[in-house]
Amino acid sequence: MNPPGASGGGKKGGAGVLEVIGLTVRSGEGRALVSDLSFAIEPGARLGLIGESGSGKSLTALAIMGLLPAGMTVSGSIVLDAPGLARTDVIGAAERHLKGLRGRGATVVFQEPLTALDPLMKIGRQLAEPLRRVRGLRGAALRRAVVTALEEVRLPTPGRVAKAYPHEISGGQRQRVAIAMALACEPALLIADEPTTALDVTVQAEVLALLDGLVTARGMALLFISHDLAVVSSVTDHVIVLKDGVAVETGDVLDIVTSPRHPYTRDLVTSARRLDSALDWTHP
Ligand SMILES: Nc1ncnc2c1ncn2[C@@H]1O[C@H](COP(=O)(O)OP(=O)(O)OP(=O)(O)O)[C@@H](O)[C@H]1O
Repeated sequence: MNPPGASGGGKKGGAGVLEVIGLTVRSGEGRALVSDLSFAIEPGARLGLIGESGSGKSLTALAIMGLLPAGMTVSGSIVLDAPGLARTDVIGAAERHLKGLRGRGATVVFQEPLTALDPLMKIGRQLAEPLRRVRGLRGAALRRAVVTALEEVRLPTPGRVAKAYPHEISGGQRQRVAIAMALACEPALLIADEPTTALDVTVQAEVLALLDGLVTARGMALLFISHDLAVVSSVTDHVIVLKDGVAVETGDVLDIVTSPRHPYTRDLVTSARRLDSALDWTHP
C-alpha cells in the first residue's frame, strides 16, 4: 500500500510536485540504463531511491534536472509542477525554460559539495547569487540574508565562512554551504544525491539531521538518493529499490526493511544489518 505523499506507481493527474512516468534512459549505444521508471512525489513528501553503484540513481536525478550527459536518449515523461511556475514536462522542454525551473522548481545537493561550489569565489558571494536572482535582494538586505542562510545550516561562524574560499573550510562545512545554496532558491523539490556519503560518520549524522529538519521546516518535497539503506530509512517514508535501472521493489520504508520481497532488497537489508552489528561490536 502506498502512503499519501510518495508513490512508486506513477499516479496520473495528482497534485504531485514531481510525476515521473515510464522514464527510460539509454546510452549512446542504446543500452537501457534506466528502464520504465514511474513514481510521484507530493508537496512535503519524501521518497528514497536506493540501489548499488551503477543502478541508475544519479541518471534519474540528472534526467529530472534536464541535465543528462550528451549522447544519452530519454523517453517517458517527467512533469515538474512547482508553485508559481508553469507545469512542465522536462523531457523535450527547451533549455531556456529548464534554466528557469532549476533552483525554484527542483534543485540537487550532490555527494561532493565542490561540484556545486566555485573554488575561486568566496562563499558569501556564491550564496548571494541565488538570493539576489530568486529573492531579488540587494545591499544590506542581501548581506543579512547570506548570514541568515549560513546560520540556518548551523555554521557556527557565518561571518567567517562568508569570507572564506571553499577550500578553507571542512568537508562537512562545505556540504552545509551547498545545502544553504540549494535552499536559497526555495525549491519545491530537493534532490539529495548521496549528500552525506563523502563525509565522516559523525559529520554524516549531523548533516543528515540538519537536512531532515530543514526539509520539514520548509515543507519541501524530497527525493533522497543513496546506496545506504540505513541512511535512506532514517529520512524517507517510502522507497524505490533500483537494480540495473529497473525498480524491483517499492513501498513503505518500514515494510521494505522488515519484510523485503525481492531477493535484491533482501540482500540490501542483510548487508545493512551485518554492518550494523559489526558497528555494535566495534563500538559497544
Ligand atoms: N556519461 C555516461 N556515459 C555512459 N554511461 C554512463 C554515463 N553515466 C553513467 N553511465 C552508466 O549508467 C549506469 C547508471 O549510472 P548512475 O551514475 O546513474 O548509477 P548510480 O546508481 O548513481 O551509481 P553511483 O552510486 O555509483 O553514483 C551505469 O552503468 C553507468 O556506468
